[in-house]
Amino acid sequence: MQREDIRNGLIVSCQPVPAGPMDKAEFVTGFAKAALDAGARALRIESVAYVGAVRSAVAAPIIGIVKRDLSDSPVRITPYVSDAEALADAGADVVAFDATDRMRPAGVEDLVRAVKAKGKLAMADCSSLKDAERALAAGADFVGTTLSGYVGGPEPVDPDIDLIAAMRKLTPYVIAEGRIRSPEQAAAAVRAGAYAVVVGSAITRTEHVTSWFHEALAKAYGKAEERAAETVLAIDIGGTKTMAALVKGGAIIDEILVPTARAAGPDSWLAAIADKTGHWRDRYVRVGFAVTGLVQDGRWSALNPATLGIPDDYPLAERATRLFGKPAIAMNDAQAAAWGESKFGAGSGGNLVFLTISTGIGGGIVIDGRPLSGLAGHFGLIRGPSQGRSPLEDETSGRWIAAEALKAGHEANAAEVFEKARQGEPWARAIVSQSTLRAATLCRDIQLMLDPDQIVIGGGIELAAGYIDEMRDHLKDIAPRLAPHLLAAKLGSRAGIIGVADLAGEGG
Ligand SMILES: CC(=O)N[C@H](C=O)[C@@H](O)[C@H](O)[C@H](O)COP(=O)(O)O
Repeated sequence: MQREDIRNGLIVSCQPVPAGPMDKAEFVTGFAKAALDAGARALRIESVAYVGAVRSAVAAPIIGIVKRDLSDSPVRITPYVSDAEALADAGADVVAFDATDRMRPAGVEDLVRAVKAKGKLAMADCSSLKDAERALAAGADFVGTTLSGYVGGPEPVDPDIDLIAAMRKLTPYVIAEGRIRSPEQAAAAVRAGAYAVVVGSAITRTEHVTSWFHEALAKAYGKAEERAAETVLAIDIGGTKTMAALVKGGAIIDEILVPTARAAGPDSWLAAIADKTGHWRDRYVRVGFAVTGLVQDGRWSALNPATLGIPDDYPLAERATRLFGKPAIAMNDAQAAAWGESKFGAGSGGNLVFLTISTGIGGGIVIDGRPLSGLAGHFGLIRGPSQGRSPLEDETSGRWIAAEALKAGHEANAAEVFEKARQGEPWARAIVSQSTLRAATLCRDIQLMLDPDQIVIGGGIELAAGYIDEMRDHLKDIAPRLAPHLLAAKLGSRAGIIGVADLAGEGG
């Protein structure tokens, strides 16, 4: 064969776990054929006997090796010249051997010479760039990263992509090999300059692959069980009231409501909650805060000081951890609610946007099974191009509805305006219709920005009969493929509490 025969190819190493149930010629040949059927270009086979067996079954290029555990040398892969010759005779097209700088029975030059004398190509299994330099000087046709991570020290988990890139500066004939366990890692090896890529364990060592999955499952099930059994103290600090609840497995088992002493500030809010929940102290293991405003890395700031005056960058998670004596996390309430609805409420899988229309407007975004944090979802703050006012916070929310009613000469809160609209009062219908139109327009825009699978509407307003229906009505002329899929929230005012309790359990 020519070197070009394996260019840009996948080489599957068919080396069963020694003495395992798959360590038989028929299985090695079966793996080899299956790999070639699925697009592999070449094979890497261990032992003279298996090279012979596979050679008689397939025509594809074979890289042959012999593995030996020697008492006087750490070199395992094709240590002897006689091994190299026997592999060539059995039908290997390439003979690979250990090319590390360690105590060895045969020199790299001798091995290269023997392989070439048989008219075959020589592959040097290297552990470092220095190994590759020496092997190339000795006439090796290919250098492989095979032994990187196997000449002492703990065995790494990831492939040595840097070594591939470094070797590529010496020669184009770099074979990437060792711990390539996913198609993504194989592609990374290609990007680093690999001439061909060897994958072994991830395809042909059933025991290894099974144990990777088994361990991951055991860990995930263990964690899920642990979390479902844990009780979390979840606290939602809002502009007017604070709710504290004990939450277990997505369900509230106890709750209390206290007014938020707005003027007193966060230290005193926390102290009040700690005081009111003191009798629960032994019942929870973690604490989660869902709060109005902006939370970044556990630090809390006001986005709309009219809702609640929070000092800039207040270290909420840290203070709470100290005060409650349990690990605490903090998140924006609507972002936490988005997670709650996604996992335990209206969500039906896929990406979800949660929009809460209440006194103000907030939101949260769940993408790829994770809630976004920071500024993401603060829809209430969106501005139109030429407006100083927000079309949402200022002209859609409950606060705006009540203000509009007053302008029209009616002193009424949002709930009363809805009731009047339901009774057919034209002034009330006009206000509600404007609010639903703006909310519907926001959902249409969100659809174009994020293309979520569903937009869940929550907050006080959604409780008003017909609000979501009216939003849908405003959207009815949109082509179906552009239209947002609107759903009513299911967890009500507890979505944030349930969401943050679940996230608090993820902490470790
Ligand atoms: C270090 C050593 O002895 N490597 C051996 C070389 O042939 C094999 O045990 C590996 O399976 C082969 O290199 C492929 O690597 P992976 O199985 O990680 O895809």
